[in-house]
Amino acid sequence: MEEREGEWSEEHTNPNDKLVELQRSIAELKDFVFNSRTKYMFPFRVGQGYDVHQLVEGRPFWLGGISIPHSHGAKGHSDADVVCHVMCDALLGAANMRNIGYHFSDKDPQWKGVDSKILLAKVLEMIREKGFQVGNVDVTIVLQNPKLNPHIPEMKACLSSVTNIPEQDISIKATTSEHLGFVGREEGIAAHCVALIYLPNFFPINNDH
Ligand SMILES: Nc1ccn([C@@H]2O[C@H](COP(=O)(O)O)[C@@H](O)[C@H]2O)c(=O)n1
Ligand SMILES: C[C@@]1(CO)OP(=O)(O)OP(=O)(O)OC[C@H]1O
Repeated sequence: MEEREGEWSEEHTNPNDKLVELQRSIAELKDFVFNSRTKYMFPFRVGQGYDVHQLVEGRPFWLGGISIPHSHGAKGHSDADVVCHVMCDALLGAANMRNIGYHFSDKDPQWKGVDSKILLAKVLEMIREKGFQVGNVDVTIVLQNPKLNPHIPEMKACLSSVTNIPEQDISIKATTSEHLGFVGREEGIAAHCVALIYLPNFFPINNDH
């Protein structure tokens, strides 16, 4: 058929039709993204943990998986290692899997005096079973005394071997509370942790920690 100026032959697409087709594709794409978002978890997830333990004279002071030489130690149903506890809570929180006390009750005699590294290893097993891998964790310990900086490399090495998270992805820091509050009066210790976990199957990378 002869094509005249201003008209469209059957082999050509009218630009308006093309626009309608593109708009339909964009709407379908938006629907797909929205449905995926509600069907699947967002592949990067953050969690936060906070814990406090009383300090009492004569108890071993377990912190970050190691024993700290000190006159006082943290009191608890377990060995009261706040660093392990906040890491558990941050990782469980990121995976939306409740918290340490939900999985390991302080009323359960099987956890009496337990080494908290065992609880941490179990938490890692639980989140890895759900397909998550750990990006990084960042812990802040709030303690008036003793100074912890000299012990931090050993804590990191210990926690890395317990969790199989590379040391470069485990950050541990300490601060005092400038003699204020229960920490300042040396009655207790507090710790905070944030953790980032992710679903590796979403990404074409090979990273198995
Ligand atoms: N238990 C602690 C507390 C603090 N540190 C280190 O000392 C620095 C100063 O503490 P501030 O509370 O005055 O900020 C702090 O940044 C830590 O490096 C420590 O090692 N152990
Ligand atoms: C670790 C657990 C369990 O032994 O006991 P605690 O050592 O008392 O620690 P806490 O952070 O108070 O609570 C978590 C408990 O599940």
